Amino acid sequence: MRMQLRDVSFQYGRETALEGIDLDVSPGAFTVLCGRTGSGKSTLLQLLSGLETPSSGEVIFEGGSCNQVGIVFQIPENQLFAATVREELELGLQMHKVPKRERPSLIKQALNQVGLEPDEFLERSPYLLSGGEKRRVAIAAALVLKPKALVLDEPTAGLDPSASRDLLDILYQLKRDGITIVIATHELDAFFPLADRIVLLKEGRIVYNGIPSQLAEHPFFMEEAGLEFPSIVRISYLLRMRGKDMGAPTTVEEFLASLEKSDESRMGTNEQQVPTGSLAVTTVPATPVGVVQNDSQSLWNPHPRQGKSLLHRLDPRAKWAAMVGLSVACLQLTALWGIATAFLLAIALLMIAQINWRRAGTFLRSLSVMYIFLFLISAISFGNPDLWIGPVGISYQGATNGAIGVARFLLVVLLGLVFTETTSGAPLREGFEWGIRPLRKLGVPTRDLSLAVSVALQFVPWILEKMGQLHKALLAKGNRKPGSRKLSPIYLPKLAVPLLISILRMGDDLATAIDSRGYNRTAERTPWYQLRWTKQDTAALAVVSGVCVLLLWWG
Ligand SMILES: Nc1ncnc2c1ncn2[C@@H]1O[C@H](COP(=O)(O)OP(=O)(O)OP(=O)(O)O)[C@@H](O)[C@H]1O
Repeated sequence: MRMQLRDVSFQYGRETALEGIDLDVSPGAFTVLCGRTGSGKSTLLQLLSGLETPSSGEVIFEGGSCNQVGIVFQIPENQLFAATVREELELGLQMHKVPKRERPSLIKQALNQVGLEPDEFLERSPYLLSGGEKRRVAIAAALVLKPKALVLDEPTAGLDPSASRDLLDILYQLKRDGITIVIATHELDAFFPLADRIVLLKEGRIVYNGIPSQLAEHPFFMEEAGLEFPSIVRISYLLRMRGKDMGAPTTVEEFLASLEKSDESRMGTNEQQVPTGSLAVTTVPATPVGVVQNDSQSLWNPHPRQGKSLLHRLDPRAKWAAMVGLSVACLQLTALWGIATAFLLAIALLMIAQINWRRAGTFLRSLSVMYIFLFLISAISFGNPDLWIGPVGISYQGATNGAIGVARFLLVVLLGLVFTETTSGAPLREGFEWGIRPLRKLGVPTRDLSLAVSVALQFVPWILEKMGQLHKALLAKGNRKPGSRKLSPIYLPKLAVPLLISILRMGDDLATAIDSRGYNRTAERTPWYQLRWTKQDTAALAVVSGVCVLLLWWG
């Protein structure tokens, strides 16, 4: 299947992730997308699989549709949903309404393609497999739907060399089976010999798009993209500088052949000096692991308040006070106009904080059960109902109170979102600890409390992100229209188990990290973040206080 991107740009809210991308992925080709972190690789893969649609430009699927593009995400845990490998692979088939009788053979075939013995793996839990095996199950879950193209995000990240090599073999075999493959990776070294085409991205733009041998001849494109040269390229270039013309080999075999050829033809020629240019610099050994560089910024940054919006820059104490004040005011609202004003205010805050609407929407949707519960608890009345719906009595006054309760709850949630999205961990904890410090005299463990609150609040954006990733992974298994985010409600419960596992794992990692740092509840500590109150904070708090008074007075 041929996939084309024509002058494609993509934005997350105001942030441009890709700009002016023209790319032609030929049928059966093995394309490697490479670039530094944040260069836009994952976004490009999501456009190729129809999980996102471009902000401008177009994505064309020739000889198929986005439903025939399988996607394998970066973290295997974010795309495993079922209790057994068999159920995991069956989920996609079920979502595509493949008849039950055809499923077992398709599942076995897909497992064989990734080198997993069906009899051994079918009934095992995907969560209890090794990293390499999980990765293979994720690939098998995409292959079971017989895709024409497969896009994979960092498929070898975190694997040991042997698991990584096995995975490369599987991918190469898939290419030989005629599947179009696009891989996003930082590991150019591993994929260089396999690639038919290499695309280098830098800050959302393509800086190179061509065959590997051309890139080997002009390796400075990699430098331009901020990437390390693959070892083959680096060694052959340095040898060339020393008078051994190696050509531009892209595999070890080509390299050895060039070496032998150059040894024969070089007899009698003088060696040249090694240049002092950038490639020579690559021969300097990297900083040994474990040595901390003398980078004062990374060790000590007393006022890291250069956030992207005004709200990011405010002192956390001002934000805590503002959030508490506004939340109390919102919880007192009863008048329609007061509630409407508070919503306008919350929207303005979301805009100032530059929070992505989609992100805010996902978060609000995740609490739907709470809104319904809150509403029903007020609306249902068995004493003196105005209306009976079957056996359930509804009171009009109760329903109005319920709607007001839901609106107040929504407002508080929005304020919390603005607060956590604009305040990172250390400022948040320092601000809170400062506020509750007087309670220390009463024996309250303020330090533990502030750490607990800061961790709990930071879980909110993290959980949002996880939910977004899981939602996309589940969407990718089903029939999808480009950019559509609609997932049948019957599949939504599938998100619960992987989400819970991720949360437990995160909690466990956090506890280990706290332990390993020798957290001592009684010892005084040196704060990394220094609180500093400025005129801006006073002004912001004055405005918020005014708004709170107005809301309390008239709302
Ligand atoms: N959900 C999102 N909301 C807002 N910005 C995002 C989101 N996802 C990515 N971005 C931004 O878009 C840009 C491109 O991100 P992308 O994940 O595509 O890069 P990448 O090259 O795949 O990075 P990595 O190698 O770290 O996965 C980055 O600046 C990133 O911060």
